Amino acid sequence: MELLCFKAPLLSSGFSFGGQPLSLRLGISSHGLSLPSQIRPGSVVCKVNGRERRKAQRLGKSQEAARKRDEVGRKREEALIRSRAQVASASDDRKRKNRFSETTLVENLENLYSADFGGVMSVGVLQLREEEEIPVGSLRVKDLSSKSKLSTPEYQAQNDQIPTVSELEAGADTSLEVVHERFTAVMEETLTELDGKSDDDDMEWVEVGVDEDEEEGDENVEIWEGDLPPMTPEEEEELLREAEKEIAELERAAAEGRDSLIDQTELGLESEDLEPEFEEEYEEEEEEEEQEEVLNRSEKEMKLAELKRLVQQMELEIEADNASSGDNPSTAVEARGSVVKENKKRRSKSSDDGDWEVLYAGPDGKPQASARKSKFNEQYSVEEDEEEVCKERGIPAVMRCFDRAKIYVKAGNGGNGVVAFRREKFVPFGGPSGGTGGRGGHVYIEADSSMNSLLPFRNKVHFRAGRGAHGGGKSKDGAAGTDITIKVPPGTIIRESSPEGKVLLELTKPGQRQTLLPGGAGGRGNAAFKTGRNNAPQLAEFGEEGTEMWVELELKLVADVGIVGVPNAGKSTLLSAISAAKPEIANYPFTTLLPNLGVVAIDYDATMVVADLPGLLEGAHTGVGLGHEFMRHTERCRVLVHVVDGMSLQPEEEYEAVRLELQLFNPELAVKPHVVAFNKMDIPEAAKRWESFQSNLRAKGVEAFCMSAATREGTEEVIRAAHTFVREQRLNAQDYPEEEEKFVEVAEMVRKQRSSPIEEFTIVADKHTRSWQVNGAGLERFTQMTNWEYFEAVRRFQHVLAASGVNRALRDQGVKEGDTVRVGQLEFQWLDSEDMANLGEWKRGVRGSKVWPH
Ligand SMILES: Nc1nc2c(ncn2[C@@H]2O[C@H](COP(=O)(O)OP(=O)(O)OP(=O)(O)O)[C@@H](O)[C@H]2O)c(=O)[nH]1
Ligand SMILES: [Mg+2]
Repeated sequence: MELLCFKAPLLSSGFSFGGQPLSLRLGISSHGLSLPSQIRPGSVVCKVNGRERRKAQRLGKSQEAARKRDEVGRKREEALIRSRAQVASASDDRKRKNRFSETTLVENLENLYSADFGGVMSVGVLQLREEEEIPVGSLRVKDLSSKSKLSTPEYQAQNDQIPTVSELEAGADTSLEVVHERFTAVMEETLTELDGKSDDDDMEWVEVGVDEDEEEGDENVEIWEGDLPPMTPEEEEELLREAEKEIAELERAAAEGRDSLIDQTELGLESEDLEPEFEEEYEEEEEEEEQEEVLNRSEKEMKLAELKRLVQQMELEIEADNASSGDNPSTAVEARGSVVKENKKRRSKSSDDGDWEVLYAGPDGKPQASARKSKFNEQYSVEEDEEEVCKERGIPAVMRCFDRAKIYVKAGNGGNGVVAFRREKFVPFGGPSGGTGGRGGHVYIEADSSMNSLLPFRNKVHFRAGRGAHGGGKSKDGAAGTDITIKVPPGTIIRESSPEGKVLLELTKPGQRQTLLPGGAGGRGNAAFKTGRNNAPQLAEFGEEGTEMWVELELKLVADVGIVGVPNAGKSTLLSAISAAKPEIANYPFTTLLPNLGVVAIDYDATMVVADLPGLLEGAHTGVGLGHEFMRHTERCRVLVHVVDGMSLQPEEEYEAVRLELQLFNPELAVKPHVVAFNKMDIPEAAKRWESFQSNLRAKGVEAFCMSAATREGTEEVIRAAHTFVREQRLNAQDYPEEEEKFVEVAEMVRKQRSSPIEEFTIVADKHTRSWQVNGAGLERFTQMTNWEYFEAVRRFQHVLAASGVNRALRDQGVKEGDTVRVGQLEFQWLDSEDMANLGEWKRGVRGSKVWPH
């Protein structure tokens, strides 16, 4: 049997930073390598002063407050620095925070080091060496507090004492016990050397990379009780949101050129006094604290000075920009107003440095692009191209965002299974009793009739279902994670956020509810692995990771009738006359920016939904007025009511222009049945034009109606005519049942993927780098769920690779000793050795922890 040896697999998990310790799993040790029993391989370890730590713990609240304050300062600083450095976008930054790669590891750990949580003396990382010959015993400790030590010859020499595989193979003592002994000695020596304080009774090593919310269970269950647990996804999200708010606030403040952005108290310049009740208790330690404070303060003062300098610079820039423009910054909305009110020509002006672009009316008096661009905006805006285009056309933000949104969804991770054994008086050999983890929360999506826009998604973008609880001892299974339901207005289409933009779901009926993403399955505990041959299994699985994805939402209103027409024609007035809806009505164009819906009751049982849309102008397809993007909402309407403004000088031309715009937007719209309603008949001037309008349209074969939306005269006829069409259309629709739903059910897809067999895999070889990628949904899932902490799990993994034919396939394709093999996110090294036996058995050591055999 072949042996795949681990080559420093970087299993990243929820890397969070913010004054909080991190949860980091750098990987697992090579087979057989064990560590000092209280520290797990791949953990981030901190050497802390025990007394300090305990004090910090007791200080509780005040320390937390101080941390938060520090965080605010840090976030501000980050926001500024990020802006200055023109980091591509906020989302990039988020990514950087959430994930980490090998390259950012050291940076992140430095952050960890600089974070102040109760007297950290030094931070060490147990890291697997990355050289090719990695295998056994090549752990090293990195002291980030004094990097220089890493380069000292003594340190190097110490490191080199750790044997490598080549050495082992070259005939050195290959007994793993010896290796382990040597390694432990080196480790201890290094640690002692690094800290020089390990003899101090107060010093203790703690692991800060820990599994969250482990439940306390059986004595034998290996459970980490972390003092400083990592942040939960919710907390992390909260933090991110706060950070985003901060950034927005900063930007706004900067845009307004507000005086000073720096609130000294917020930056934590005031020293945090101990709470009175603790004062006496810590009198003796006050001196130490003072020293620390002096250090902190000088550091913070430097930060503050830097921040002030940056802000001043920004303010100067803004002033310079304002001066060079000589104009108030025009917003998109203002520009729109100006277009409509008077197509007044304004100077087109650009500043000396070309950063300004103030364009208004074009030569023909038609509005052109109107956008304000400045150095400042360019730096801070994270807008996408498309949005930029809309902006240039002068479409208000509320219109851009009401029918489109992009959100992030993540199903909950499954809880981990645990290893536990029943221990009861008079029950010897109680057997395995490790429970299974709970499933992760599902993500549902539901059409909520009380919503009519996607605007809420401007405030909340991330949706994460809760993770399942871990299993417990005594065969207790973990609770399922909390499900979440995302509410969207009826008529929402959910698309994959990709260039193809596959439609995943479509919610048309109110109350319709679909599973968007199913939660990850819980990992099995050791009770589930009990077999006749192995009745005391010591392995458990990790919970399955919940799927995550970005999806785009698009709202297409579901209405039977759409009211179209030029601005100010009386569309909203008509809707208010025929239904209980109360749209805004005013005597200026573009009163309506968002479609309004109203329900019209014709008879007891005959109702229809009518949508009043924003006004449409000639040239809308080129972006005139509000453009014609909103016409998308008419695509689902069965019938259109075209309101013609009776007060227009040339109603026929106006009618034709709107028809043309409809046709240009979508030819299908032009062939939809439509009712023409000549409005404002109560005004004599309009009434005079009616006759000629009617005859002109008759000549074209269109029968027009006349009405006065204000007095409601004639509106009923119009609505009845529209209803007749709607009824016909509904009947027709029944004759031809709607096309089969073509959309892809994500949930089904995910479930299918999850149940795909392990034997289905493909191998991609890169002969240059001698690496092999094994792809296969089943295999990747299995790899992800394997808990490498347990030796039996590792062995099971090996068996599965052999049984599923992966090993054979790799060998057939010519894999060689030392090649890199990747399965999912894990990286292994291929060893031809068939020596599984010498890995021995895990034995129970002191205090129930597992150590390598002695
Ligand atoms: N006299 C009279 N005035 C009307 C009639 N219908 C609408 N108006 C007036 O025309 C103006 C515009 O009406 P709205 O209903 O806001 O027009 P709209 O088509 O919705 O306009 P936008 O939403 O801007 O596209 C308002 O001042 C109304 O009072 C009518 O039948 N007679
Ligand atoms: Mg209106």
